[in-house]
Amino acid sequence: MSNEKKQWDPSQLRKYDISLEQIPRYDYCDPRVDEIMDENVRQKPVIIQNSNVVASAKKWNLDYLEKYMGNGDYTVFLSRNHKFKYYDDKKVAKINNGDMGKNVEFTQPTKKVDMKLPEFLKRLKEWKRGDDRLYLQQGLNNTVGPEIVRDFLNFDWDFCNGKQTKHNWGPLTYNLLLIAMEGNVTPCHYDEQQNLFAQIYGYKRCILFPPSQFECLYPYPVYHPHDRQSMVDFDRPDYSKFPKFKEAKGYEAVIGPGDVLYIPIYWWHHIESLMRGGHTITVNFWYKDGPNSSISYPLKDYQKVAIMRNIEKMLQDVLKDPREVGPLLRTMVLGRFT
Ligand SMILES: O=C(O)C(=O)C[C@H](CCCc1ccccc1)C(=O)O
Ligand SMILES: [Zn+2]
Repeated sequence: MSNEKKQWDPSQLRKYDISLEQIPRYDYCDPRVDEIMDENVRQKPVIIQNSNVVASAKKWNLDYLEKYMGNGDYTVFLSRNHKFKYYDDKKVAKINNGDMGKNVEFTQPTKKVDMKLPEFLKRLKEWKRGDDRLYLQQGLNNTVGPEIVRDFLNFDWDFCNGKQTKHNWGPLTYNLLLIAMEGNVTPCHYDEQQNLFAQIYGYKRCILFPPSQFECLYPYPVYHPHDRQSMVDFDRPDYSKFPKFKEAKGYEAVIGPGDVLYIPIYWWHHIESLMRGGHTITVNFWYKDGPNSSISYPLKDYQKVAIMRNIEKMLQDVLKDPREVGPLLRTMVLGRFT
Protein backbone atom coordinates (compact mmCIF):
# COMPACT_ATOMS: atom_id res chain seq x y z
CA MET A 1 0.00 0.00 0.00
CA SER A 2 1.53 3.37 -0.99
CA ASN A 3 2.52 5.54 1.96
CA GLU A 4 0.19 8.49 1.63
CA LYS A 5 -2.81 6.10 1.98
CA LYS A 6 -1.27 4.30 4.98
CA GLN A 7 -3.17 5.30 8.12
CA TRP A 8 -0.67 3.91 10.60
CA ASP A 9 3.03 3.19 10.97
CA PRO A 10 4.74 -0.02 12.20
CA SER A 11 6.37 2.05 14.97
CA GLN A 12 2.87 2.27 16.53
CA LEU A 13 2.82 -1.50 17.11
CA ARG A 14 4.20 -3.01 20.33
CA LYS A 15 7.23 -5.24 19.78
CA TYR A 16 6.78 -8.95 20.60
CA ASP A 17 9.09 -11.90 19.96
CA ILE A 18 6.43 -13.98 18.19
CA SER A 19 6.39 -15.40 14.66
CA LEU A 20 3.37 -13.89 12.91
CA GLU A 21 1.65 -14.41 9.56
CA GLN A 22 -0.88 -11.96 8.04
CA ILE A 23 -4.62 -12.62 8.36
CA PRO A 24 -6.21 -12.55 4.85
CA ARG A 25 -8.51 -9.66 3.88
CA TYR A 26 -11.38 -10.07 1.40
CA ASP A 27 -14.34 -8.02 0.30
CA TYR A 28 -17.60 -8.90 2.07
CA CYS A 29 -19.06 -10.37 -1.14
CA ASP A 30 -16.01 -12.50 -1.97
CA PRO A 31 -16.93 -16.22 -1.69
CA ARG A 32 -13.58 -16.92 -0.06
CA VAL A 33 -14.88 -15.21 3.11
CA ASP A 34 -17.43 -17.99 3.71
CA GLU A 35 -14.98 -20.67 2.61
CA ILE A 36 -12.53 -19.52 5.30
CA MET A 37 -15.25 -19.12 7.94
CA ASP A 38 -16.74 -22.52 7.17
CA GLU A 39 -16.31 -24.62 10.29
CA ASN A 40 -16.27 -27.95 8.46
CA VAL A 41 -13.44 -26.87 6.24
CA ARG A 42 -11.21 -24.51 8.13
CA GLN A 43 -12.88 -22.00 10.51
CA LYS A 44 -9.96 -19.56 10.36
CA PRO A 45 -9.88 -15.79 10.99
CA VAL A 46 -10.52 -13.46 8.07
CA ILE A 47 -10.93 -9.71 7.71
CA ILE A 48 -14.14 -8.78 5.91
CA GLN A 49 -13.73 -5.45 4.12
CA ASN A 50 -16.26 -2.83 2.99
CA SER A 51 -19.25 -4.47 4.63
CA ASN A 52 -21.84 -2.07 6.02
CA VAL A 53 -22.22 -4.01 9.26
CA VAL A 54 -21.69 -0.89 11.37
CA ALA A 55 -21.88 1.77 8.65
CA SER A 56 -24.63 3.51 10.65
CA ALA A 57 -22.04 4.06 13.39
CA LYS A 58 -19.55 5.84 11.12
CA LYS A 59 -20.71 9.08 12.71
CA TRP A 60 -19.93 7.80 16.26
CA ASN A 61 -17.28 10.29 17.26
CA LEU A 62 -16.86 11.23 20.92
CA ASP A 63 -19.01 14.37 20.64
CA TYR A 64 -21.87 12.45 19.02
CA LEU A 65 -21.65 9.73 21.66
CA GLU A 66 -21.57 12.30 24.46
CA LYS A 67 -24.63 13.95 22.99
CA TYR A 68 -26.70 10.84 22.36
CA MET A 69 -25.49 8.01 24.60
CA GLY A 70 -27.87 9.06 27.35
CA ASN A 71 -27.20 9.49 31.03
CA GLY A 72 -26.63 5.85 31.97
CA ASP A 73 -23.74 4.43 33.98
CA TYR A 74 -21.16 2.65 31.86
CA THR A 75 -18.69 -0.05 32.87
CA VAL A 76 -15.17 1.38 32.75
CA PHE A 77 -11.98 -0.49 33.69
CA LEU A 78 -9.04 1.40 35.20
CA SER A 79 -5.48 0.09 34.93
CA ARG A 80 -2.13 1.29 36.33
CA ASN A 81 -0.46 0.05 33.13
CA HIS A 82 -1.41 -0.54 29.48
CA LYS A 83 -2.83 -4.04 30.08
CA PHE A 84 -6.50 -4.71 30.77
CA LYS A 85 -6.54 -8.34 31.82
CA TYR A 86 -10.08 -9.63 32.14
CA TYR A 87 -11.10 -11.43 35.35
CA ASP A 88 -14.28 -13.27 36.28
CA ASP A 89 -15.99 -11.60 39.28
CA LYS A 90 -17.78 -14.80 40.25
CA LYS A 91 -14.52 -16.71 40.52
CA VAL A 92 -12.98 -13.89 42.58
CA ALA A 93 -15.93 -14.23 44.98
CA LYS A 94 -15.44 -18.00 45.27
CA ILE A 95 -11.78 -17.48 46.19
CA ASN A 96 -12.61 -14.73 48.67
CA ASN A 97 -15.17 -16.85 50.50
CA GLY A 98 -12.67 -19.68 50.76
CA ASP A 99 -14.16 -22.20 48.32
CA MET A 100 -10.63 -22.99 47.13
CA GLY A 101 -9.14 -23.29 50.58
CA LYS A 102 -7.20 -20.63 52.41
CA ASN A 103 -4.02 -20.57 50.37
CA VAL A 104 -5.41 -19.03 47.18
CA GLU A 105 -5.30 -15.24 46.84
CA PHE A 106 -6.16 -13.06 43.89
CA THR A 107 -5.24 -9.43 43.34
CA GLN A 108 -7.35 -7.72 40.69
CA PRO A 109 -5.13 -6.20 37.94
CA THR A 110 -7.74 -3.61 37.00
CA LYS A 111 -10.53 -1.78 38.82
CA LYS A 112 -14.09 -1.90 37.48
CA VAL A 113 -16.09 1.32 38.03
CA ASP A 114 -19.41 2.73 36.83
CA MET A 115 -18.98 6.04 35.07
CA LYS A 116 -21.22 8.45 33.21
CA LEU A 117 -20.05 8.97 29.64
CA PRO A 118 -19.22 12.69 30.02
CA GLU A 119 -16.88 11.88 32.91
CA PHE A 120 -15.23 9.06 30.93
CA LEU A 121 -14.67 11.35 27.94
CA LYS A 122 -13.36 14.16 30.16
CA ARG A 123 -10.82 11.83 31.78
CA LEU A 124 -9.85 10.55 28.35
CA LYS A 125 -9.17 14.08 27.08
CA GLU A 126 -7.30 15.20 30.21
CA TRP A 127 -5.25 12.00 30.58
CA LYS A 128 -1.55 12.44 31.24
CA ARG A 129 1.33 9.99 31.86
CA GLY A 130 1.09 8.43 35.31
CA ASP A 131 -2.73 8.57 35.38
CA ASP A 132 -4.77 5.37 35.40
CA ARG A 133 -5.62 4.28 31.87
CA LEU A 134 -9.30 3.84 31.05
CA TYR A 135 -11.19 1.33 28.93
CA LEU A 136 -14.99 1.56 28.48
CA GLN A 137 -16.47 -1.91 27.89
CA GLN A 138 -20.26 -1.79 27.94
CA GLY A 139 -22.90 -4.12 26.55
CA LEU A 140 -25.16 -2.15 24.21
CA ASN A 141 -28.57 -2.22 25.88
CA ASN A 142 -31.59 0.00 26.24
CA THR A 143 -29.88 2.49 28.56
CA VAL A 144 -28.44 4.24 25.50
CA GLY A 145 -30.34 7.13 23.96
CA PRO A 146 -32.88 6.72 21.10
CA GLU A 147 -30.45 7.97 18.43
CA ILE A 148 -27.91 5.31 19.38
CA VAL A 149 -30.69 2.67 19.41
CA ARG A 150 -31.62 3.84 15.91
CA ASP A 151 -27.99 3.54 14.71
CA PHE A 152 -27.81 0.10 16.36
CA LEU A 153 -31.00 -1.05 14.64
CA ASN A 154 -29.50 0.24 11.38
CA PHE A 155 -26.50 -2.10 11.64
CA ASP A 156 -26.52 -4.45 8.64
CA TRP A 157 -28.26 -7.25 10.53
CA ASP A 158 -28.93 -9.14 7.29
CA PHE A 159 -25.18 -9.56 6.92
CA CYS A 160 -24.68 -10.76 10.51
CA ASN A 161 -27.74 -13.02 10.53
CA GLY A 162 -26.57 -14.40 7.19
CA LYS A 163 -23.23 -15.45 8.72
CA GLN A 164 -25.00 -16.84 11.80
CA THR A 165 -27.25 -19.01 9.64
CA LYS A 166 -24.70 -20.05 7.04
CA HIS A 167 -22.15 -21.15 9.66
CA ASN A 168 -24.64 -22.70 12.03
CA TRP A 169 -23.93 -20.37 14.93
CA GLY A 170 -26.19 -20.17 17.97
CA PRO A 171 -28.01 -17.02 19.11
CA LEU A 172 -26.42 -13.53 19.33
CA THR A 173 -25.62 -13.05 23.03
CA TYR A 174 -23.97 -9.64 23.21
CA ASN A 175 -22.86 -6.52 21.49
CA LEU A 176 -20.01 -5.02 23.48
CA LEU A 177 -19.22 -1.32 22.88
CA LEU A 178 -15.48 -0.82 23.38
CA ILE A 179 -13.92 2.64 23.71
CA ALA A 180 -10.18 2.35 24.38
CA MET A 181 -7.37 4.82 24.91
CA GLU A 182 -4.46 4.69 22.45
CA GLY A 183 -1.99 2.00 23.54
CA ASN A 184 -4.47 -0.03 25.60
CA VAL A 185 -3.92 -3.81 25.41
CA THR A 186 -6.34 -6.66 26.05
CA PRO A 187 -3.95 -9.55 26.75
CA CYS A 188 -4.17 -12.90 24.97
CA HIS A 189 -7.28 -14.93 25.80
CA TYR A 190 -9.97 -17.01 24.12
CA ASP A 191 -13.76 -16.76 24.35
CA GLU A 192 -16.31 -19.56 23.98
CA GLN A 193 -18.25 -17.59 21.38
CA GLN A 194 -18.05 -16.82 17.68
CA ASN A 195 -17.15 -13.16 17.23
CA LEU A 196 -17.69 -10.60 14.46
CA PHE A 197 -15.37 -7.82 15.64
CA ALA A 198 -16.45 -4.59 13.88
CA GLN A 199 -14.01 -1.66 13.99
CA ILE A 200 -15.69 1.74 13.93
CA TYR A 201 -12.99 4.34 14.73
CA GLY A 202 -9.20 4.20 15.03
CA TYR A 203 -6.86 1.25 14.46
CA LYS A 204 -6.42 -1.98 16.44
CA ARG A 205 -3.72 -4.61 16.02
CA CYS A 206 -4.99 -8.13 16.56
CA ILE A 207 -2.76 -11.17 17.15
CA LEU A 208 -4.56 -14.53 16.92
CA PHE A 209 -3.54 -18.15 17.60
CA PRO A 210 -5.53 -21.31 16.78
CA PRO A 211 -6.91 -23.50 19.60
CA SER A 212 -4.29 -26.14 18.66
CA GLN A 213 -1.65 -23.91 20.30
CA PHE A 214 -3.11 -24.50 23.78
CA GLU A 215 0.23 -25.99 24.90
CA CYS A 216 2.15 -22.87 23.79
CA LEU A 217 -0.10 -20.34 25.53
CA TYR A 218 -0.49 -21.85 29.03
CA PRO A 219 -4.01 -20.80 30.06
CA TYR A 220 -4.75 -20.24 33.77
CA PRO A 221 -6.55 -23.10 35.54
CA VAL A 222 -10.30 -23.10 34.87
CA TYR A 223 -11.15 -22.20 38.50
CA HIS A 224 -8.90 -19.09 38.33
CA PRO A 225 -10.50 -15.63 37.79
CA HIS A 226 -8.19 -15.34 34.75
CA ASP A 227 -9.68 -18.52 33.26
CA ARG A 228 -9.32 -18.46 29.46
CA GLN A 229 -6.43 -15.95 29.63
CA SER A 230 -2.84 -16.86 28.78
CA MET A 231 -0.40 -16.84 31.72
CA VAL A 232 2.37 -15.59 29.39
CA ASP A 233 3.20 -11.88 29.67
CA PHE A 234 3.82 -11.00 26.02
CA ASP A 235 5.87 -7.95 27.08
CA ARG A 236 8.29 -10.06 29.14
CA PRO A 237 7.71 -13.81 28.45
CA ASP A 238 9.16 -16.12 31.15
CA TYR A 239 10.59 -18.84 28.90
CA SER A 240 11.71 -20.93 31.90
CA LYS A 241 8.09 -21.22 33.09
CA PHE A 242 6.56 -21.23 29.59
CA PRO A 243 9.17 -22.77 27.26
CA LYS A 244 6.69 -23.74 24.51
CA PHE A 245 5.71 -20.09 24.02
CA LYS A 246 8.81 -19.90 21.82
CA GLU A 247 7.05 -22.23 19.38
CA ALA A 248 3.83 -20.19 19.16
CA LYS A 249 2.90 -19.24 15.59
CA GLY A 250 0.35 -16.46 15.33
CA TYR A 251 -1.66 -14.53 12.77
CA GLU A 252 -1.90 -10.75 12.89
CA ALA A 253 -3.76 -7.88 11.29
CA VAL A 254 -4.23 -4.16 11.85
CA ILE A 255 -7.92 -3.33 11.41
CA GLY A 256 -9.43 0.12 10.82
CA PRO A 257 -12.85 1.74 10.36
CA GLY A 258 -15.15 -0.47 8.27
CA ASP A 259 -13.12 -3.66 8.79
CA VAL A 260 -14.79 -6.65 10.45
CA LEU A 261 -12.47 -9.32 11.88
CA TYR A 262 -13.97 -12.81 12.29
CA ILE A 263 -12.51 -14.28 15.50
CA PRO A 264 -13.49 -17.98 15.45
CA ILE A 265 -14.68 -19.56 18.71
CA TYR A 266 -11.83 -20.65 21.04
CA TRP A 267 -9.21 -18.81 18.96
CA TRP A 268 -6.73 -16.94 21.15
CA HIS A 269 -6.58 -13.20 20.56
CA HIS A 270 -4.50 -10.29 21.85
CA ILE A 271 -5.92 -6.86 20.93
CA GLU A 272 -4.11 -3.52 21.14
CA SER A 273 -5.15 0.01 20.22
CA LEU A 274 -2.25 1.48 18.27
CA MET A 275 0.13 3.66 20.27
CA ARG A 276 -0.13 7.36 19.41
CA GLY A 277 -3.20 6.53 17.34
CA GLY A 278 -5.83 8.25 19.44
CA HIS A 279 -8.85 6.51 20.96
CA THR A 280 -10.52 3.50 19.28
CA ILE A 281 -14.18 2.46 19.03
CA THR A 282 -15.27 -1.11 18.34
CA VAL A 283 -18.54 -3.03 18.55
CA ASN A 284 -18.33 -6.82 18.71
CA PHE A 285 -21.05 -9.38 17.95
CA TRP A 286 -20.76 -12.48 20.16
CA TYR A 287 -22.68 -15.60 19.12
CA LYS A 288 -22.97 -18.85 21.02
CA ASP A 289 -21.70 -21.85 19.13
CA GLY A 290 -24.34 -23.75 17.22
CA PRO A 291 -25.84 -27.06 18.35
CA ASN A 292 -23.26 -29.73 17.54
CA SER A 293 -25.36 -31.46 14.92
CA SER A 294 -23.42 -34.63 15.54
CA ILE A 295 -19.95 -35.24 16.93
CA SER A 296 -17.82 -36.06 13.95
CA TYR A 297 -14.32 -37.54 14.07
CA PRO A 298 -11.55 -36.58 14.11
CA LEU A 299 -12.55 -34.11 16.83
CA LYS A 300 -11.74 -30.46 16.17
CA ASP A 301 -8.99 -28.87 18.23
CA TYR A 302 -11.43 -26.57 19.96
CA GLN A 303 -13.55 -29.53 21.00
CA LYS A 304 -10.49 -31.01 22.71
CA VAL A 305 -10.06 -27.72 24.60
CA ALA A 306 -13.69 -28.01 25.72
CA ILE A 307 -13.04 -31.59 26.87
CA MET A 308 -9.94 -30.53 28.85
CA ARG A 309 -11.98 -27.76 30.49
CA ASN A 310 -14.65 -30.25 31.57
CA ILE A 311 -12.08 -32.65 33.03
CA GLU A 312 -10.48 -29.77 34.98
CA LYS A 313 -13.85 -28.59 36.29
CA MET A 314 -14.80 -32.09 37.43
CA LEU A 315 -11.48 -32.67 39.17
CA GLN A 316 -11.63 -29.25 40.83
CA ASP A 317 -15.14 -29.90 42.11
CA VAL A 318 -14.24 -33.25 43.62
CA LEU A 319 -10.70 -32.47 44.89
CA LYS A 320 -11.62 -28.97 46.22
CA ASP A 321 -7.99 -27.92 46.80
CA PRO A 322 -6.55 -26.72 43.43
CA ARG A 323 -3.08 -27.83 44.53
CA GLU A 324 -4.22 -31.47 44.22
CA VAL A 325 -5.41 -31.25 40.59
CA GLY A 326 -1.93 -31.09 39.00
CA PRO A 327 -0.40 -33.96 41.01
CA LEU A 328 -3.40 -36.23 40.36
CA LEU A 329 -3.26 -35.57 36.59
CA ARG A 330 0.50 -36.13 36.63
CA THR A 331 0.05 -39.44 38.47
CA MET A 332 -2.57 -40.48 35.95
CA VAL A 333 -0.50 -39.64 32.88
CA LEU A 334 3.24 -39.97 33.52
CA GLY A 335 4.64 -43.18 32.16
CA ARG A 336 1.25 -44.56 31.21
CA PHE A 337 0.21 -42.92 27.96
CA THR A 338 3.53 -42.60 26.15
O1 LIG B 1 -14.27 -9.01 21.41
C1 LIG B 1 -13.48 -9.69 22.13
O2 LIG B 1 -13.61 -10.92 22.36
C2 LIG B 1 -12.29 -9.03 22.70
O3 LIG B 1 -11.49 -9.69 23.35
C3 LIG B 1 -12.14 -7.55 22.49
C4 LIG B 1 -11.24 -6.89 23.55
C5 LIG B 1 -12.03 -6.45 24.80
C6 LIG B 1 -12.85 -7.60 25.39
C7 LIG B 1 -12.73 -7.63 26.91
C8 LIG B 1 -13.34 -8.89 27.43
C9 LIG B 1 -12.61 -10.07 27.39
C10 LIG B 1 -13.19 -11.24 27.89
C11 LIG B 1 -14.46 -11.23 28.40
C12 LIG B 1 -15.19 -10.04 28.44
C13 LIG B 1 -14.63 -8.84 27.95
C14 LIG B 1 -10.64 -5.61 22.93
O4 LIG B 1 -11.01 -5.26 21.79
O5 LIG B 1 -9.80 -5.00 23.61
ZN1 LIG C 1 -12.13 -11.77 23.48
